[in-house]
Amino acid sequence: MNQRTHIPYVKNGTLQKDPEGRKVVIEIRDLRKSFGDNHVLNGFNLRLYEGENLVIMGKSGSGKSVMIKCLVGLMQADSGYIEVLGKEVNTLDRAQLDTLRADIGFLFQGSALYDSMTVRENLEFPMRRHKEKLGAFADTEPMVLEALENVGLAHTLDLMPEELSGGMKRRVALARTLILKPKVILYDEPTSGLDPITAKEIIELMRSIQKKYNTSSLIITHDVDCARVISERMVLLVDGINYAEGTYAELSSDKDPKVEAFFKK
Ligand SMILES: Nc1ncnc2c1ncn2[C@@H]1O[C@H](COP(=O)(O)OP(=O)(O)OP(=O)(O)O)[C@@H](O)[C@H]1O
Repeated sequence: MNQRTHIPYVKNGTLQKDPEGRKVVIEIRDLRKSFGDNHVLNGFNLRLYEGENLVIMGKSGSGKSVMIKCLVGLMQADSGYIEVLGKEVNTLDRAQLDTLRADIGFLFQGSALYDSMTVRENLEFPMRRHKEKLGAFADTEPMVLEALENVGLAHTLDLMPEELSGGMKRRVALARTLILKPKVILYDEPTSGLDPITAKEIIELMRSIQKKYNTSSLIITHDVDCARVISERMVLLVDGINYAEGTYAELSSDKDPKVEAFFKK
């Protein structure tokens, strides 16, 4: 990954281009969304390239969740162009959106496991919902086990969520995301609420999954350490635009006060 040609550092809403011309898996152009006088997104641009780990940082209330909701068709933007895996999101009907979402893995803060189901049943749940993607399967166990092995938790197959630690629950939730073999994974604060050692384990897992499946990941985080370790590139969402984009090293040495504010401990 580090041998790739470097994508140039840009600022003030300009869109970065990959000199290697990698496939674009997500493209957002000039996204605008207001709630009355609250102008949240004011021409936000983003490109996520295939196999990339892209971190988005923004202060609380800066519009990260609004952007993600527009991206997956849960919220209608006022204007702008959104394309995910070659599909223009705003033109899709419900069934088409559902098919597209089967290729997008979500690991959200609130994506809790179902407490009344075993780990196995939790993982079978999305398989039943997206049968058309996975095709006919007589026995779910091999797929469930493969997903759990990816997160080092095959032995928890028949445990209940209450028998797992917080870090283990997060890993099972990641396995549940992986079971549909998503092309893109959206992570919302993947390390929040975890102690530093467990957070590091989750970050390592995210990296190994990205390598194994060449998934593209969009990672929303406030955790500067997580951003440093995992990001190939970062986008700072400030004033409703992609205010600055670059590597961790570039952004963390920028003297612009709005950029510097992110890296102050
Ligand atoms: N459905 C809604 N109706 C009205 N205002 C909304 C709605 N959803 C979001 N907002 C407003 O949009 C702004 C951005 O919210 P958003 O949840 O995207 O922030 P965020 O960057 O994800 O914050 P955090 O890091 O705290 O999760 C906030 O001012 C919020 O009040």
